[in-house]
Amino acid sequence: MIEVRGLTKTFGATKAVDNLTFTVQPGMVTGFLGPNGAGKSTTMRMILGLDRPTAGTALIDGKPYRELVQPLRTVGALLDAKWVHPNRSARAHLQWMAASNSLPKSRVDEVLHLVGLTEVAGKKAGGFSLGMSQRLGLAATLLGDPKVLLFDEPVNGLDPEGIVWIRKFMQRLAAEGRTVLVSSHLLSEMALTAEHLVVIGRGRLIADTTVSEFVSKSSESTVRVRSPQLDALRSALTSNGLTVREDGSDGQQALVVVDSSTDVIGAIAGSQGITLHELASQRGSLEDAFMKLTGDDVQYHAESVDDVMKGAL
Ligand SMILES: Nc1ncnc2c1ncn2[C@@H]1O[C@H](COP(=O)(O)OP(=O)(O)OP(=O)(O)O)[C@@H](O)[C@H]1O
Repeated sequence: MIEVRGLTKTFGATKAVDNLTFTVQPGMVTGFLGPNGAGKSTTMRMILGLDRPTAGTALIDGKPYRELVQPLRTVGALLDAKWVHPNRSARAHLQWMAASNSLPKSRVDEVLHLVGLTEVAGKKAGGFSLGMSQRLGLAATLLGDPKVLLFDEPVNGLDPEGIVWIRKFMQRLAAEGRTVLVSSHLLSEMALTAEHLVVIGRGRLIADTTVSEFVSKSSESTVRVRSPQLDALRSALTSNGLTVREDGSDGQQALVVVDSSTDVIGAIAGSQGITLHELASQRGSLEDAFMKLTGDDVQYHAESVDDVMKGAL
């Protein structure tokens, strides 16, 4: 279990992490979600004792990282996969890690097998693809068979096959009863990977909830409706107190009704004898929902991109 209480980190004038409190439970994948610069990496670094908190605490199984007797047997972390010695083989890299942490040498071949790298174990890690490097990084985190695992953006830059592999692997680790915290800036990816979500923006906690609750609460539910009697339909809906928007996004004139249901709209149209050609409920995309929720907390807004572009022209 990971317990974060009132965790705060300032770098000069920047409050990277602002009074964060949350708990990560074992037995499920917890997604640590936030836009770029939200403070995910800084939080993870503090949990791992790599950065000192300005205030607050981060405990792993009840202790701060620095008080763990055998850290690699308690917690494994994958922060940056490309830090291996390029001329060392995958096996030699892991053997060096095992030896320097008093872990049995026999564990090296076990973890290589777990991540599917047995066949390339003798090859130089410097020539590995990003996907293979990520697997080697995973193997290293598993050397001490830790109960707690932290992964910082583990699927960044991977091809779809690599993403699915990592996702399933993390789910398997959680199913074994481990505590798994994985950071990402993509809600769509987390929706497929995690069961629970801790969402942050500008260092502050935005949500601590199940994935399904976050998705259903945050995404707008609307109904799209088309009719050859659009004007009559619009006035029937608005006179029943519904909020209606025009929608011609796919070249067909339609109405979008906010916070209603197909049942209600169908009944209103029916009572007025209005013909419908389409009546469909729709949900906003996950990323739309996420952007809406973290909108005020996104550090780099579109405007700043425009400014950069102006500067470049
Ligand atoms: N060592 C540092 N010195 C100064 N500022 C820092 C340092 N580390 C992080 N920051 C700042 O703290 C804020 C949070 O950064 P952090 O890397 O934790 O965010 P993140 O959510 O992990 O984002 P990303 O996905 O882009 O890495 C940012 O404003 C960043 O510029």
